[in-house]
Amino acid sequence: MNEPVVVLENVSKHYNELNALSAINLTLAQGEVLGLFGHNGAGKTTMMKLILGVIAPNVGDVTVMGVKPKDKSAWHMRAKMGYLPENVMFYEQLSGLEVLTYFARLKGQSKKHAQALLEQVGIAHAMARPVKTYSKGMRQRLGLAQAFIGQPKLLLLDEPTVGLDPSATAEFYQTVDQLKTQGTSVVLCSHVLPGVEQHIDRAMIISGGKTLALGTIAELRAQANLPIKIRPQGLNGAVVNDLALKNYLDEHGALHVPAQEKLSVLRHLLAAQSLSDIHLESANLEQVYQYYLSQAAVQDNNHKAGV
Ligand SMILES: Nc1ncnc2c1ncn2[C@@H]1O[C@H](COP(=O)(O)OP(=O)(O)OP(=O)(O)O)[C@@H](O)[C@H]1O
Repeated sequence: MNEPVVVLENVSKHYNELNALSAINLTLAQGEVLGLFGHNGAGKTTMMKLILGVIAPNVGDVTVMGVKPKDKSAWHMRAKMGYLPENVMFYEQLSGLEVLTYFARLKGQSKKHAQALLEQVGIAHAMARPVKTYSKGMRQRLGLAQAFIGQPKLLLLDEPTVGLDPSATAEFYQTVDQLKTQGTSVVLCSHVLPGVEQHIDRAMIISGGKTLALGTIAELRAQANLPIKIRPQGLNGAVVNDLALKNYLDEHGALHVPAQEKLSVLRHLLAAQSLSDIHLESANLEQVYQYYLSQAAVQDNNHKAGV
C-alpha cells in the first residue's frame, strides 16, 4: 500500500484556555478526497495550518508525505502542496498573470505554467488586468489557480467555491475529480454542503475541536441510522389505512422508514397492484451533518446538566 499523505495522531492544539483541536486522528490516503465540515470556529483552519506546518500541535504528531511539516527538511514537501486560504488576498496592483507567475516561480514553475492555469480556471482573458479590478469570483478563481500550481500531491482548500457561480463551481469539482485520478489528495472545507457529496471519499465532521464523525457518507448514514424516505405512487391514499405503513407516513405522503426495515416495506409496497412508481431517498450529507451536530449538542447539554 502507498504511504499515507497525511497522518494526524492524537493531535491537540490549544490557544491559552481554548482547545481549538482535541485528540484528532486522521489518515489521508493518496488520491483520497476528504470533506472537512464544521460550524464557524470548529477547528477546520487550525487543522489545515497544522498540516501546512504554519503552527505546531501541543500534543500529538503531524506527518505529511513522511515528514513533520515544521521540520527544516519539509521544504521539498511544501512544493508539492497547494493551499487555498479562506478569503484569499493578492497584490492588488499586479496583474493576474504577474501574481500567478510570482507564486509559480516560488514553486519552481514557469510563467507558461501560470498562463495555462489561468486558462484552466477561465480568467485568461483578464490576465493582463490588475487584480484590483477583479470581481469576487475572479479572485477566487485566481486563488484556485494559485493552489493548483505544480500539480500538487496534496491540496488544502478552505471554502473553495465561495463566490463562484454555478458553472465555475461545476468546473472546480471537475478539476478536483481529475486531480484525484492523478493521485492528488484533497482536504476540502466547505459550508456549502449540497453538491459536495459525490466528489468526496470520506467526510470528517468536527465541532468544538473534536471529531464527531469520520467515514464514507454511507458509513456515517448507517451509523446515524437515519430513516430512508420512500415515496410510493399510485396507491391513492391506501397507505393511510395500511397498518404496516401508516406509522411511517408524513403529511406529504412520504414514508420515513428505518434502514433495517427498508426491504420489508418495499416488498409490502411492491405487492400492491395499484403501485405505479416508487422513489427512494437516503439522507443527504446535510442531513447527516445536522444529525451529528445535534447529537453533540444533546451530549453537551447533558454534560452541563451533569446527566
Ligand atoms: N491564533 C489564535 N489565537 C487564539 N485563538 C485562535 C487562534 N486561531 C484560532 N483560534 C480559535 O480556535 C478556534 C478554531 O478556529 P478555526 O479558525 O480553526 O475555526 P474554523 O473551523 O476554521 O472556523 P471558520 O469556519 O469560521 O473559518 C476558534 O475558536 C478560534 O477563535
